Amino acid sequence: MRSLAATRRLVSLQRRDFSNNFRIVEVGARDGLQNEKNFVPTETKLELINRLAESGLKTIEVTSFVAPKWVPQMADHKEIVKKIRRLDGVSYPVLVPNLKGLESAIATGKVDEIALFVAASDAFNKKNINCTTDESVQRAAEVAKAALKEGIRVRGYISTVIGCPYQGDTDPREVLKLSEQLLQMGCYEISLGDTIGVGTPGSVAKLLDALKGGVPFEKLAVHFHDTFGQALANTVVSIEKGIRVADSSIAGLGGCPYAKGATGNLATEDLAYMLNGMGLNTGVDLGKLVETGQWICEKMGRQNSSRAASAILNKQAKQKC
Ligand SMILES: CC(C)(COP(=O)([O-])OP(=O)([O-])OC[C@H]1O[C@@H](n2cnc3c(N)ncnc32)[C@H](O)[C@@H]1OP(=O)([O-])[O-])[C@@H](O)C(=O)NCCC(=O)NCCSC(=O)C[C@@](C)(O)CC(=O)[O-]
Repeated sequence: MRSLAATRRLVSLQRRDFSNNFRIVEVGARDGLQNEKNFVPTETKLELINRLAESGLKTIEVTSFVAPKWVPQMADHKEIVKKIRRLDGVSYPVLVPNLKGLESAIATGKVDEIALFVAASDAFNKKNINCTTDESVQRAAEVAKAALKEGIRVRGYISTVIGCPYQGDTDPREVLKLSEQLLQMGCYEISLGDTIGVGTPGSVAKLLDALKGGVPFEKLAVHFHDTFGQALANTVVSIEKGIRVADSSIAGLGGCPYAKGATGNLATEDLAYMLNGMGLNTGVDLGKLVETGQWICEKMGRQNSSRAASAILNKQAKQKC
C-alpha cells in the first residue's frame, strides 16, 4: 500500500503535469536568420534545416512568408518549403503575418502548419507589422480561419510578453487576453515570446501565475531571447510551473529586426544539455546539434553563442591533442 504522503506527492505531481517529455521548437532557420544582414544562401538554409531534422528535432520553423521589403533574408521562403528534405514525424511550420502570406504559403502545396504572431504592445506591433494590437488580432483571426479551413495547423506567438523596447513593462493581463483570443481562433499552442530578453525568473513566474486558470498550461510554450543571460533560468521556472515546450535557436542565432539590441534566442544546444541533466526526454542527439551549430556558425562567419557547444567542442579539441 502506498503511504498517504506518497499518494499526496503523486496527486500533486499529476496536477502539475510533470510529464518527462519535452518538445523543443527549433526556430534558428527563421528567428535565427531573419536579422542577418548578409543574405544566407538558400542552399545553406536548406542544409541547416535538413541537419536539424536529422538531429531528432520534431518541430522546425523553417522560414517566414513576410514581405521581402520588410525582411529580405526570408525572401526565398517558397524555395525553402519546396526543397526541404521532409522526414516523417517532423513538422516544418512557417511564420505568416497576413492573408497574402498565407496564400503564398498555401500555393506551394507544402505547408501544413503555420505560426501567427501578435505582440502585447501597440508600439511593437506598429514597428513590426504596421498595425495596432487590435488590428493584429483581427488579421490573425482571418489568417487562422482561412488556414484551418485548408486543414493547416495554427500556432500562435505573443511577442513582448515581459517588456517592449518602445513601451516598457508589459501588463500580464494583456498577455492573458491575447492568449485567450489566440486559443479562440483555434491555435493549438501559444508561444510566449520574451522578444528582447528582459525577463527574469521573477517576472516570468509573475506572468505564468497571471495566466494560470485562464490558459491551459499544456497549450503554452516559452520563447526566450538571451539578451540578459536569463533564458535558461527562465526556462527552469517555466518547467517548474508545468510547461513542457520551449523554442530555441541553434547556436543561439538571432535577434528581431524590429527590436534593436535584442540578441538571439536561447541556444538549442544549451537547452538540450540542461533538459538532459534534468531527466527530461527531448529525443534529440546533442552531439549532432553541436556539429550543426558549429557548421552554420562557420558558414556565416559568426561566433557560436552556445556555452554548452563551446564546452563540448573545447573538450573534443583537447582530447585530440
Ligand atoms: C505585415 C506586413 C506585410 C505589413 O506591411 P505593410 O507595408 O503595412 O503591408 P501592405 O499590405 O501595405 O503591403 C506593402 C507591400 O508589401 C507586400 N506584402 C504584404 N504582405 C506580404 C506578404 N505576406 N508577403 C509578400 N509581400 C507582402 C504588398 O503586396 C505590398 O507590395 P507593393 O505593392 O508595395 O509591391 C509587414 O509589416 C511585414 O512583413 N512584417 C514582418 C516583420 C517581421 O517579419 N518581423 C519578425 C517576425 S516577428 C518575431 O520575430 C517575433 C517572434 C515571432 O519570433 C516571437 C518573439 O521573439 O517575440
